[in-house]
Amino acid sequence: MAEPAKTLDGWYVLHDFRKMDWAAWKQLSPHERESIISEFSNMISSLEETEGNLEGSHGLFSIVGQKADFMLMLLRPTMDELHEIENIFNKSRLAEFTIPVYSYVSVVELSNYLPSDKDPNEDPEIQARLKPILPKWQYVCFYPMDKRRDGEDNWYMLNMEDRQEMMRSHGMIGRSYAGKVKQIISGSVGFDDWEWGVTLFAHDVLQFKKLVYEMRFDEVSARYGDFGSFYVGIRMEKETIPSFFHV
Ligand code: VOV
Repeated sequence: MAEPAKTLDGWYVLHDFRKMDWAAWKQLSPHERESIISEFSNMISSLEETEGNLEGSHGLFSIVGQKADFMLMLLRPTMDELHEIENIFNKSRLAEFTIPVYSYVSVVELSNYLPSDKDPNEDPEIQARLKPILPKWQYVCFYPMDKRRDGEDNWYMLNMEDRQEMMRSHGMIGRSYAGKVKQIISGSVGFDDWEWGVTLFAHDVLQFKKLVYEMRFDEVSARYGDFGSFYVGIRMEKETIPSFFHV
């Protein structure tokens, strides 16, 4: 048997994608809409408070294209807390005007493919990567992926050294995008339909295409990567919530 990579696991993650039922939303009086938006803004304020205390993080994004209208990305120390917030939102009045279209459950993950002599429990940099406060960058890109298990191309039957070598090359491409793209890799084996969620952040949306395209030629992606649907979105500040929902 090939040796499994050891993983460090951090905060749990929920990506929650919703469409708006704009037709029903338009039926409401401006006063009703205003009060619903204010309930939703208060919910976001409470998430901001948690983030301020470094007890979790979140991001709200409007999604481009027909797959969804907006996405709330939530990170918490336990899956129970994620689920609690999910339920609070589902019972809110805004949720009555949303249609759930996709969700993804995972946990922030770091693996031991690249050598490190640091004690992960003590090292502040590793801790910050396991419990990330989401960057307030303008664009987000999310997609799920697997490592292939198909005949000769089976990632899970490769020995550790070969996998390490490929991950080293992967890391080098990634590092060349420092300052342009930030990644959060979250593991979802046993939690959701794919093996990892990939969440990327950028100031310039085109950098997603450049990075993902470049990685397609790298062996670990070219030979062993299988990908789900891609979602791309634009960051929403609390202040822009009313204009997003304005009809
Ligand atoms: C922004 C750039 C960037 C950077 C710097 C980066 C670096 C690294 C390093 C150093 C490591 C290994 C150690 C660890 O930290 O786990 C990883 C790990 C991983 N990556 Fe990555 N990755 C990036 C970006 C990046 C992208 C764009 C993708 C999607 C691939 C594509 O083709 O679309 C990806 C995937 C992954 C995955 C699925 C894993 C886990 C693999 C496993 O088998 O366990 N990743 N990644």
